[in-house]
Amino acid sequence: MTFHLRLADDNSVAQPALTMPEKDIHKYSRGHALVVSGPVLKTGASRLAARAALAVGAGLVTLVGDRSALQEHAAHVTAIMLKEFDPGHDPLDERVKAVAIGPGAGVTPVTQNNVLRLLQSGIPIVLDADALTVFAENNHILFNILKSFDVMTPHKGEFARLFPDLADEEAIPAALAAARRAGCVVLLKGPHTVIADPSGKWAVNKHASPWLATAGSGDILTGLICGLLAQGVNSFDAAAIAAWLHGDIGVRAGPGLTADAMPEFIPLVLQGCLQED
Ligand SMILES: NC(=O)C1=CN([C@@H]2O[C@H](COP(=O)(O)OP(=O)(O)OC[C@H]3O[C@@H](n4cnc5c(N)ncnc54)[C@H](O)[C@@H]3O)[C@@H](O)[C@H]2O)[C@@H](O)CC1
Ligand SMILES: Nc1ncnc2c1ncn2[C@@H]1O[C@H](COP(=O)(O)OP(=O)(O)O)[C@@H](O)[C@H]1O
Repeated sequence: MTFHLRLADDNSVAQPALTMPEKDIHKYSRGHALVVSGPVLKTGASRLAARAALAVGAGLVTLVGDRSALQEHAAHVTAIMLKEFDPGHDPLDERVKAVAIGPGAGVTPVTQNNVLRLLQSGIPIVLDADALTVFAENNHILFNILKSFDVMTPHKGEFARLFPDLADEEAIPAALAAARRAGCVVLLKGPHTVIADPSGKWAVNKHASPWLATAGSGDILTGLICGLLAQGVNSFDAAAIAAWLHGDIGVRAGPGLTADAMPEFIPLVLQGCLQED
């Protein structure tokens, strides 16, 4: 199964093309995605991300966290795997192809340490929410360690914390300057979502709906990006394709959409992208 990013002449993201999986595909060849859980009573956001990563096609998804957080997840998830993540127990192995961290993580030293440790792995990491906010006072530490294949997904508030001098710029130049400075792919969320990379490449996703403005919606986007990265899609394309797929959920679902319901729309969204042989 491959995803192809399609851009219109004005760099807006068009409906991506999806091909059928090869006949001999197996779950490990579809990629293993890992999502770092928040602590107990803050596990919902990471669970949303994990559900989206699995639905978009990662072969396996594991939520990693401490024991009490995993017990909470165990009451909710079935296909998603659970694994303890503690300082003496590295959750990464050669089969993990992408990691997401930040949703519900907490603005704490634990989150900061986890981010720095994961960024040393050489595996593409999606950083969202608290994984960004936690570096508001020392953004240089983050920028020094990010790689060009990592992806950050700030909303406007998170963007202003990391790039205060760019916060009042137009979204496209702001995202481009941020990507250059941070050295990674930056996806700046909003009614129009801008994707930029350190080389100056950019795209804008306008295929969306205000019904997406609901708690946990960004966590779903994080999971979509992570799930695409796990399948081997390059980071810029994964961010841009995920923005379109996420937008399509909003367009299809309309009123009453909640983040809990979003993963259930993903099969329909993918079906719409599928190219018949
Ligand atoms: N179901 C869940 O468990 C959910 C957990 N969430 C988690 O809650 C924590 C806090 O995230 P939040 O995003 O709510 O808050 P933030 O900690 O990012 O701060 C929100 C503040 O930023 C300002 N802001 C400026 N522009 C904004 C924009 N475009 N969108 C949102 N806020 C903007 C707001 O006015 C507000 O004062 C994160 O860990 C997040 O992952 C949320 O994702 C919501 C759902
Ligand atoms: N008015 C809007 N029109 C289109 N998309 C929107 C609108 N408001 C929010 N979104 C999308 O919804 C998502 C919200 O993400 P975020 O702010 O991180 O929410 P949360 O932290 O609750 O998960 C982003 O992908 C954003 O682009």
